[in-house]
Amino acid sequence: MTGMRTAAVLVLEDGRIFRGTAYGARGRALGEAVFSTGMTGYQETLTDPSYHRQIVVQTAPHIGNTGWNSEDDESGRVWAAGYVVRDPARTPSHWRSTRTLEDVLVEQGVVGIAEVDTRALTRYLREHGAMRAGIFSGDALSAEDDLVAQVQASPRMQGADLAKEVTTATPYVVPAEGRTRFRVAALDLGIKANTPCRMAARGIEVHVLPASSGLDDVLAVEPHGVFLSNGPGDPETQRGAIELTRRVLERELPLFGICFGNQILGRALGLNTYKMRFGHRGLNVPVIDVATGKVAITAQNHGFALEGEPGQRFDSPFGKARVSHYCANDGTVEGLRCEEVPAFSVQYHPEAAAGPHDAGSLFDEFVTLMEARHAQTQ
Ligand SMILES: NC(=O)CC[C@H](N)C(=O)O
Repeated sequence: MTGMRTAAVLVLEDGRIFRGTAYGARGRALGEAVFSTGMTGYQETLTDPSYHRQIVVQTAPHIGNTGWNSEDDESGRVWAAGYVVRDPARTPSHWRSTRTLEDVLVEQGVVGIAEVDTRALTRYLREHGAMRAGIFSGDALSAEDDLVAQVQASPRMQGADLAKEVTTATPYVVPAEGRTRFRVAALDLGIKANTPCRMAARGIEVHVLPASSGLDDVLAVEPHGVFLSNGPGDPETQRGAIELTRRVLERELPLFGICFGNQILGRALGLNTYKMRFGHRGLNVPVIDVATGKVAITAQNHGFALEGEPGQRFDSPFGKARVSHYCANDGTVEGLRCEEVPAFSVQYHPEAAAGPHDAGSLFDEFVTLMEARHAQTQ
C-alpha cells in the first residue's frame, strides 16, 4: 500500500519542510500545526470542534488501527483542518469499526500526510512553538516554490473568532436520563457530544444554545445552571460570551465552564488570556487541586491559557475568586473557583472523551452547586 502512495509535504510558516506521502484527501490544508500526545482516541480528537483550523500531529506512531465507528464522534464531522501521522494502519481491526479512518478523511475532504517523522516534528514544534502550516499533495503540490508564502498568508490563531463557525444553528435539547432533576442552558462554543451526555446521566436536561445567545435566551430556558463549553479560537474574541457570563454571575446562577469556558469565566472575572508556546493536548496531563493537593490525570486540548499563579486569590467584580487548579508540568492555570458566587471552571476535560475519568466528579460538583442554589431560592 505504501508503495502506491504519492508525495505530500508539510510546510511550516518558518520555511521548514517535512516530506511524506499523501494520506486522506489530496489537495491543500492550512491551519495551526499542533501535536497531540494521546495514545488513543483519534476519532474523538478529529471530531472535536476545538480542533477547527488546526493541523493535528499525532505523536502516537500507529494511527487508524481501530478504524472508525458510528458511536464515538464528538460532533457531526471532522473539524481538524489537516492530519499528520507516522504510520497509518494498513488493516484496521475492531469489533465496532465500520470503516477505515482514511475513507472518512477522503469522504470529508480532510487532507493528511503520512510517513512523517512525527517525533522530529513534535520536537520542532515544542522548541519553536505552535505555528501555521500547510499540507500539500496532488495538484496543490505542483507549485512547490510558493508553498511557504501560502502558509504565511493564512490566518493566525491569535485573534481568531471561531466559535460562530462551529456552533449549532438552532437550539436543541439533550434529555435527562431517568427523572429530570435540573435544567441547564449550555452555551455551544464548539461543544463535544459527550459533555451533555455526562450531564444527562446525572439527571440534567441540557438545552444547548447557539454561541450568539444572550441573557434572554438563557433565561427563557428557566435554567438551574449555565454551562460554558469548550471551543476553538482565541478566547479574547468572545465578547458576547464573556458579557453573558457576567450577567449570569450577577444573578448568582450556578455556572460551570470547561476549557474555552474556563478562559471565558476567567476573562469575565478580569483575568487575561495569552497564547501558550505549544499548549497542552493529550490524555495524561497532571493537574493539581490546590485545596487538596491531589493530582488528577486529565484529558486536554488547549493553546491559550489564563494568566495567574497557582493558588492565587484575586478580587473580581463578583467578589473573591481563586486559581483552584494548576498544571504540574508547567504551573499554568487549570481551574478557577469563585468564593462569593456559585461558579467554577476547569481548563481540562472531565467529559474524558477520549481520556481518563479522574475528573468526572466535577459534573457532580456542578449538580451540588445547583442543589444548594435551588434549596436557597425555594
Ligand atoms: N478545547 C478548548 O476549549 C480550547 C480552548 C481554546 N480554543 C484554546 O485553544 O485554548
